[in-house]
Amino acid sequence: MTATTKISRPNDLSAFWMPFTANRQFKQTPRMLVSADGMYYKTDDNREILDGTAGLWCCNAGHKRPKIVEAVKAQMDELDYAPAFQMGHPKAFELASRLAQLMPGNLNHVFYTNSGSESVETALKIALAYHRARGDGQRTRLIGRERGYHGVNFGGISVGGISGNRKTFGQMLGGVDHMRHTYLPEENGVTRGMPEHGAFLADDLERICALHDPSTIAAVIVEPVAGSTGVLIPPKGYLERLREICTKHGILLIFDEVITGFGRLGAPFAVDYFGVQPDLVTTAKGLTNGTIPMGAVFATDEIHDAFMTGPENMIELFHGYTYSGNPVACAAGLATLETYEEEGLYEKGKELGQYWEDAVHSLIDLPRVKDIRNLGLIGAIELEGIEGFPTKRAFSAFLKAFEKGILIRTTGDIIALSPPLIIEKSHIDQLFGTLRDVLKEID
Ligand SMILES: Cc1ncc(COP(=O)(O)O)c(CNc2cccc(C(=O)O)c2)c1O
Repeated sequence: MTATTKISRPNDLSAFWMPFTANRQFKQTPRMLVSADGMYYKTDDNREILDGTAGLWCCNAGHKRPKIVEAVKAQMDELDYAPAFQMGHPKAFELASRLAQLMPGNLNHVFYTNSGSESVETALKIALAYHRARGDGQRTRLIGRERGYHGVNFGGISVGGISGNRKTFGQMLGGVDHMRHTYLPEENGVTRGMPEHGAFLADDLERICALHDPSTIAAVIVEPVAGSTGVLIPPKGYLERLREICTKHGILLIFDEVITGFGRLGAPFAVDYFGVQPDLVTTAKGLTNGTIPMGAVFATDEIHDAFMTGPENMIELFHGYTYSGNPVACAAGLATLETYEEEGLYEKGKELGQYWEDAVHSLIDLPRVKDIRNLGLIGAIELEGIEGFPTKRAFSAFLKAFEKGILIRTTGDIIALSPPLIIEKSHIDQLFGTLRDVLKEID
């Protein structure tokens, strides 16, 4: 393909209804990625694009990683599909054991799903069923947080707190309340790492308990670091306070680690990074390095064992998916964990964290940069919006960035960055050097 080749297929593009996309804008000027290797994508007109977002926060080991490629190919040749209902295959158990060993504390049981959204639904259902199994079936209320993102299924958008993801779909799950989000720009603006102020916001949970009585509340779900809403970093002491209140009232604490899981913060999980032990953890994305759709919910011994009662021929939990524990996904997961471990990728967020932080905050002098936030290998640059045209400025930055050879994410008027953990200082320089040019050029 020559450098000038461009494939535009107005007819070919019509059938695919693209997710979370301005379809008409895309199909007028398609942005096609046709290959990837390491830190870079390649476009259909032969341009290299630096991946500043690890795909969608998921390709933590970068692209075309040999161990993963080989494992998937070999698995397809051996056992492509096997049911996990009443049947098993070895890799599903091997991966679950590896995951349980990796996760701190007593989160020793893994329920497979196919996405983060399904992991969230699974965790919410397990939470409700757990209380019922213990004779506490009146605990049906679920607590989320403003600006929370927990996927797009009805449970996830009900506990989620992003109005754009909710307003279109009518009635949500009943019995859901929300705590306030943790963003306090006046106190914490342009913070490096974790904000000093805001732990008190966890006391919203006490107020919700006072309103409904703790005996009606099943679980609280939070992203340890809120990603999709534009990167909100938990204030110091906030997660610890949530844990205390949940423990006090017998409420399950769910960490939604679909983004923070598998090295994003410079530790295998946010559980390690913050040293706070939840009762359930949802994961996906980095679990298979974004290659094969897969999610996993971690549950404590106590939760798991609460179901293991009654006649042994009876199904203990009436929940699961056709592809739960899919053999090819398990093979990808095992190879992914090996890659993370062999290359020390869990620690990269710590090793490069300061260099990354300095690079993110180097943009603070630019016009229209309103706030900057970072933790581990996550960064967010919040822009002043254009009056009457929310998201427009960030979207134009996204388009200009793609033109200049870098891939960024935007949500609202916030630029979110979450590169593969294989990133090196030279890539960080390229990413932020280009982003500086972009922000200077856009209106
Ligand atoms: C915390 C969290 N929980 C659940 C999901 C849903 O996962 P699935 O998409 O696999 O169903 C997510 C996904 N998060 C996500 C997905 C796609 C884009 C972006 C973005 O911030 O641009 C974020 C997430 O970040």
